[in-house]
Amino acid sequence: MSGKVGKKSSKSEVASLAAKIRAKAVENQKQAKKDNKEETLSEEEHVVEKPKKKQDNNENEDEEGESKDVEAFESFTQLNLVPELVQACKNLNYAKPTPIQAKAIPAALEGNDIIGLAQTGSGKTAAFAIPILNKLWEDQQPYYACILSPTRELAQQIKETFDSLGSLMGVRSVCIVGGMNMMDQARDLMRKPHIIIATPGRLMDHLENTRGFSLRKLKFLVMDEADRLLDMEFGPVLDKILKILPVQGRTTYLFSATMTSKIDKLQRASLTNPVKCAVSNKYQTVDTLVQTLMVVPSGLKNTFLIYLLNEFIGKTIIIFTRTKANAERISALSNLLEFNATALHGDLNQNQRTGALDLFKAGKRSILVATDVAARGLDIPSVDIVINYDIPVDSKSYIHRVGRTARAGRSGKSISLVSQYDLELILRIEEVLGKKLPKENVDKDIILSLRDSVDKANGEVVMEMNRRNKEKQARGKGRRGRMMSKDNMDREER
Ligand SMILES: Nc1ncnc2c1ncn2[C@@H]1O[C@H](COP(=O)(O)OP(=O)(O)OP(=O)(O)O)[C@@H](O)[C@H]1O
Repeated sequence: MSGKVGKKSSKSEVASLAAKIRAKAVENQKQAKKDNKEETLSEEEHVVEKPKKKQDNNENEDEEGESKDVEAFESFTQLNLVPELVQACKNLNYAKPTPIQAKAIPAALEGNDIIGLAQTGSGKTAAFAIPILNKLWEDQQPYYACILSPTRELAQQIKETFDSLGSLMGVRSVCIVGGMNMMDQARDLMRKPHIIIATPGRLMDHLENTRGFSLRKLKFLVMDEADRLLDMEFGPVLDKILKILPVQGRTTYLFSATMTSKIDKLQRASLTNPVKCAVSNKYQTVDTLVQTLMVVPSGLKNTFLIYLLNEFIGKTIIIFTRTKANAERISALSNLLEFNATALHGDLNQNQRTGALDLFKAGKRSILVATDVAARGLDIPSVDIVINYDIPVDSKSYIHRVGRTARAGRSGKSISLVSQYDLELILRIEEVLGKKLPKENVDKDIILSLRDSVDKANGEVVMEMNRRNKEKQARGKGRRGRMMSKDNMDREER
């Protein structure tokens, strides 16, 4: 149908939709002021109950090494850290340790292996970085610690945390991830950094192929987002790495907001009498996050989404999709309707991925449309709202996605679009959360009035994407085989 619409006329219709949406935004704001009383009521409805503590069959086995009640520390000075680290925490405006830091750092300084479990945005990175840097100060050695991350962007972010915390200690770190030049990385490794932050596939590649590089003397191994790294998808490459690493003399930390308690999985990481430092249960979101859902006929998902973007003009938003194609399409649709979006997914090359994230972080794009490649770990304090355009198949993924907002004590909101096909998935998510998600109030008349224009714009976007894909396929024939190299050992998303 959209093929019959002349390009010129449909473009002007789209432009008029953008104008209509802006006008509606102003109208909505006026209406919101008028409805102040009603809003207060509906906010009350949204107040999230504290989740019930989930029963976990394997919990007893973990409890053996559970750390005692968390001691209250009023400053980092009380943790007996080297002054350079205390000063670095001050420089970062960390006034006092967060609960996971207060629990994990003392246990780590005693030399224990650690299993750290705390909600998204609760400072887990510093909880493992601080004890490593503190020990490194006494015992400076190359290839001292290796931190594994499931995604490239998270690896880069962890490196930045190590660099800031170690800024007064002359710490040298390197980020070894797929999609970047192997030779450059080999050269960086030859400079004998203290800390290596890596995605598993690329690390394995260097362990096998870079002469002079070995982790035989490694003192610390950290698996950030450990449950993800211990998943099937990373299994083979992770097992290969673990076989090469020393067990004697190595301390191991596993951290996540959704830690597995399956003992066989944890055993693969060769932990020795680990202390479990848990400040949340297995599937806990933060209290400052308001979570809602919208029941949406699947054919109207785009229209509901555009309605929401209109409602939240001026806010910083991450939209999660299940597929790379959807991320690309939603980003293009949003831009066509003059919302300011960029896409992040695994079909982009690394420069494009870094570019997209940088634009979003710098506030030059207010909407990031991403697959689960952005679900875990990314710390972008400005994010106000997370929208699940597609409901994640995995409940853990839900916890991580919505955890991209409401970080470090800030407030945030998440909205999940639930179609008739997603009912089972959302019930499962509600079950692990231990609560029902309240429904978002919507103005159905506005949504229906937007429908035709949004569908038309979407038709244009789909046509354009099909055209580009055909071009790409024609260009890429023969090249594909070469592209399927070891880079793809880092399977970052479904
Ligand atoms: N002691 C502290 N005081 C104040 N802010 C802190 C402190 N420690 C860490 N932060 C900040 O809190 C934010 C979240 O930290 P971090 O990214 O380590 O969370 P996380 O628990 O690893 O989250 P996720 O599970 O999503 O990966 C960061 O911006 C970090 O700088």
